[in-house]
Amino acid sequence: MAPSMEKWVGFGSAMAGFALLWSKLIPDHVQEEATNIMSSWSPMVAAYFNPYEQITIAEYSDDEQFRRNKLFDLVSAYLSSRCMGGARKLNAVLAGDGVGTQFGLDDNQEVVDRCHGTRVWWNLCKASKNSNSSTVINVYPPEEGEAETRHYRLVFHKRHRKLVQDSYLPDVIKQGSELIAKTRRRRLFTHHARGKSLWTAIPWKHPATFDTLAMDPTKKNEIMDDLMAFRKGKSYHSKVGKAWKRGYLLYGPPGTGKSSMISAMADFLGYDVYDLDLTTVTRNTDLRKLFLETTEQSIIVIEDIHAIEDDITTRLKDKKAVKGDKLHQLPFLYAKDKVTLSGLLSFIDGLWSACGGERIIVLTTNHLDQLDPALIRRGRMDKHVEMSYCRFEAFKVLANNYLGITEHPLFGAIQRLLYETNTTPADVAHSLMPRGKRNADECLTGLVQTLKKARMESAGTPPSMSPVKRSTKYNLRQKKRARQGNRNIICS
Ligand SMILES: Nc1ncnc2c1ncn2[C@@H]1O[C@H](COP(=O)(O)OP(=O)(O)OP(=O)(O)O)[C@@H](O)[C@H]1O
Ligand SMILES: [Mg+2]
Repeated sequence: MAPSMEKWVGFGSAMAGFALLWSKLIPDHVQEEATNIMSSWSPMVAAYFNPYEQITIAEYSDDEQFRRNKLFDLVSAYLSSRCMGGARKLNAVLAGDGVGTQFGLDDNQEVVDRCHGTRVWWNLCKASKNSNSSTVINVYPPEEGEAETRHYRLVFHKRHRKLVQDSYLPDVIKQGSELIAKTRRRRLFTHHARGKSLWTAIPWKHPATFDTLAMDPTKKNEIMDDLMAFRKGKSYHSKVGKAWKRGYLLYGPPGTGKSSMISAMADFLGYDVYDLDLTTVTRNTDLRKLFLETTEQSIIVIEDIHAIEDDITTRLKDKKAVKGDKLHQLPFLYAKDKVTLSGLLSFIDGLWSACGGERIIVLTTNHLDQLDPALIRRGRMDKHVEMSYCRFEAFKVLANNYLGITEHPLFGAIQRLLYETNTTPADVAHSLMPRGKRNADECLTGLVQTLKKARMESAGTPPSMSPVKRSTKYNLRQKKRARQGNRNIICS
């Protein structure tokens, strides 16, 4: 022990002597030059001797869109299931299923994982937006006012780099995706003008599913098969060179279940829903950003598309009243002279390729006959689904949903009356609600009375008329009312 101590003491005094001579004998400019050279070499020297490498996974992308990095979420899911045992500080949120607890790493915590027998280290780092730390590469916060950003740092021995890249990380991604899919809670996105993120999400809680949706069972099965084929169609779409998207047009009178159908579709596919209200989009670039910010596995909904087209036409007429310097404040629809809904849809078409895949766009309307044929052409709106008045098959679903019955002596009378009237599922559902202490008999008797009344009122409409013709007649009635000045009916 003693000889080695002496050796170090000797080395220390030799270094001190060298430093003294250096400062006395070597001119300042040479000293400065030497310091510069040494500091530029030091990272290289350190890297040469440092046996570890690292990969940084930032929470938000560094492009101008500030998009959330999906890999960050996959890693979070993976770590929450695999490596929480080694962490001393955790955070907890309600799990995606709304029942369990999901744990995650707290800031600046480190855990160890095993990769084919070797060790790797995960660290959740928090850094200031303006930090000069070399580990933070162009990461900016998603929301204004948020000063700090987070990233995962994966550290491993440099001889395992290939293993980490080719085997470990793909495995993390796979397991993370499976976990997210298992615990995923669907979300409803609505857009807003403030902040860098254009969409706000809330948990999606609509109770309508294909089981509760009252419609012709053959039609329902056809839609479910179509959706299933779409979901499995990744390789097919890339083979034929088509963007992986599908357009649905849902049309029919109010209260026939168009919005309920969207909810059923989202439930069936497990997709998020983006509710796009075009009347509040103020600029062309905003619309583009809105589309780019939608995620895969989502349904983008534009409800009451006829009202929007009507709105465009109306506002276009008002455009003449607008003076030059105010033009930029107007909705994007004014930004071009030739504004049509089909133009808008062409614009959206062009964006699909930039958006990646697995998105469904759904348009709904009460007035199919008012829509521009270009808007609803096949290829753009691939599937047209008519949501029609309530017939007996649909009624049976509602009776089961609301009263829990599959047969009743009044079913025969109701079946006849439903074919003789144009009653919407919403009206039937309303009659079947067991308000107060009403039992099934009373609800069905009430429905029979309502249907008889409706039959008397619609005596002018031939009962044999097909649902489509009835719908057209309904549309014509609505148009007439609109011409008389009651625009609210169309724009509702
Ligand atoms: N086909 C249906 N199956 C089950 N319930 C339905 C159906 N249609 C309507 N309903 C009931 O009526 C309510 C209104 O339906 P929904 O909002 O889906 O109609 P809509 O066609 O979207 O109407 P609008 O054109 O006015 O938007 C629903 O909450 C649901 O209770
Ligand atoms: Mg609706």
